Order: sequence, then structure tokens, then C-alpha cells
Amino acid sequence: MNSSLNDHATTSAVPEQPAHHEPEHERAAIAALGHELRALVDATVRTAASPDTLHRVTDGVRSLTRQLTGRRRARAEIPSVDEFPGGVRMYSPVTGAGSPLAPPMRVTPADGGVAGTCVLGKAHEGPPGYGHGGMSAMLLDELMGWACVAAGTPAMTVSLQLRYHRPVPLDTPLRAFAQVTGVEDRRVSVGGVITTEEDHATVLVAADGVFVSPDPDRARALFPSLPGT
Ligand SMILES: CCCCCCCCCC(=O)SCCNC(=O)CCNC(=O)[C@H](O)C(C)(C)COP(=O)(O)OP(=O)(O)OC[C@H]1O[C@@H](n2cnc3c(N)ncnc32)[C@H](O)[C@@H]1OP(=O)(O)O
Repeated sequence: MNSSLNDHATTSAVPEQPAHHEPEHERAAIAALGHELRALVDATVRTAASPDTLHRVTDGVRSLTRQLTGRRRARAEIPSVDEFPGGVRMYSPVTGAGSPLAPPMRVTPADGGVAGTCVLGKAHEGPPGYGHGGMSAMLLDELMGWACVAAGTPAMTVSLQLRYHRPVPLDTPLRAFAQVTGVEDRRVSVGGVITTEEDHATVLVAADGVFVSPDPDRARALFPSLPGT
């Protein structure tokens, strides 16, 4: 599960006949393209190439984009390769192996909560050499959503408070951690932090969030393609 409840789906093209492929085969292809696109994004924001080179690359990228033809996913359509809520989200802007925007963060269970590891690059920069504050918020929001799922209470963010103690370094292995701290009816309280992998004791960013499990009618309206809604 993750926080990719946005409109990126409307611009993602899918293979013309995805049903003919095994999910793992499809996921591998999606991840391979995502990997190359992230490399392209990284090269794009780091390059000092000449305008001529940039124009030539622009033409090449435009012709590549034209190859992603076929049926396009509808706005609220859940990809067949995904497991929502609570599993693989191939195009999540935080965890998605197929997303050119994602670091991507790898999520695993950890003592009483969930841990997320990733490296932010130049494309995620805020202050020179450090991560954008919005990226930290996005990483934590996502991971705190995963903590809700891990606690058996899938829920959406209704409030997120961030405290930025130290800048988050780019090109450095990071570790985020999130855990549910309380559940009251449909309201779930969640805490989260970001540290470096090297130094778990120094908190760079801390967050407190309130998440709410939508009532069944609201869930059906929000996620019409979710099985069981
Ligand atoms: C289903 C799982 C989906 C998982 C997706 C991954 C999520 C990852 C994290 C995200 O990024 S989510 C995206 C950003 N969040 C949103 O877009 C949520 C926008 N908000 C909503 O759509 C609705 O508020 C929501 C569906 C979450 C809840 O609507 P409901 O109509 O089901 O609940 P309602 O508004 O009645 O509120 C339920 C309880 O929460 C309380 N509440 C609402 N907002 C609150 C708030 N800000 N702080 C504290 N409590 C709050 C509210 O008072 C009430 O308390 P009581 O039950 O005691 O009356």
C-alpha cells in the first residue's frame, strides 16, 4: 500500500494486452523501464550538456514517449499488477519500481512498525545538497500509511505534522521508520522519523499523523475498482 492516490494514472500508458502476461513478467518489465527512466531523470538534473545536445536528447525522448501507445489506465483504475491496499504499487511515487519519480523506497517490517530505506538524488533536492522538505513529508506519509496497513487498519492521512530537525543529505542511504501509536474507532495515530542508515539515533525529520479508515460507503465511492468495495 502507499499514498499514490493521485492522477498519475491518467498519464501512464500500459501494454495493449496486459492480461496475456504473468504479473511477475509484467512487473519486471515495468521495473526495468522505471529504472532507466530514473537514470534519465538523474542524468537530466545533473547534466551540463550543451543546448544542442539537450535538443537532440529531447527529440529522442519525444520519439520514445510515442512508443508507449495502447490503452491508457483510467483515473481511478488499479493496475492489474498492483495489490491495493497493502501490497505492491508499481507506480507509487514513493515505493513504485515503475515510477520515474520514486527514489524508490523499500519497505520492510521492523520492530513494532515498518522501515523504509532509500537514497534521495538530485531530482529530490531542496536546499543545495539536501532533500526537499516535501520529499521528506511524502516518504513519511507513505510509510505511515504502510504502518496503518501493518497494524491491520488501512487508512488515509487526515493530518500530518512535520518537524525538520536537520537537513536530509542527498546520495546517502536513508532509513525511515513508522509505527502506529494508537487506534480509536476509525482514527489511527502514527509516528514516523527519518534518519540516515549509518546513524539511527540522530533524527533528521519527525512526523506525527492522524489517519482515518474510510467508512465502507466512502471507500466504495473513493475506490470503485477495489475488489470487495
Ligand atoms: C483505505 C486505505 C487507503 C490507503 C491509501 C494509502 C494512504 C497513504 C497516505 C495518503 O497519502 S492518503 C492521501 C491524502 N489523504 C486524503 O486524501 C484523505 C482526504 N480525506 C478524506 O477523504 C476523508 O476525510 C476520509 C475518507 C479519510 C474519511 O472520511 P469519512 O467520511 O470516512 O470519515 P469522517 O470524515 O466521518 O471522519 C472519521 C473520524 O475521523 C475524525 N477526523 C477527521 N479528520 C480529522 C483530523 N484532521 N484530525 C483528527 N480527527 C479527524 C472525524 O472527526 C471522525 O471522528 P468521529 O468518528 O469521532 O466523529
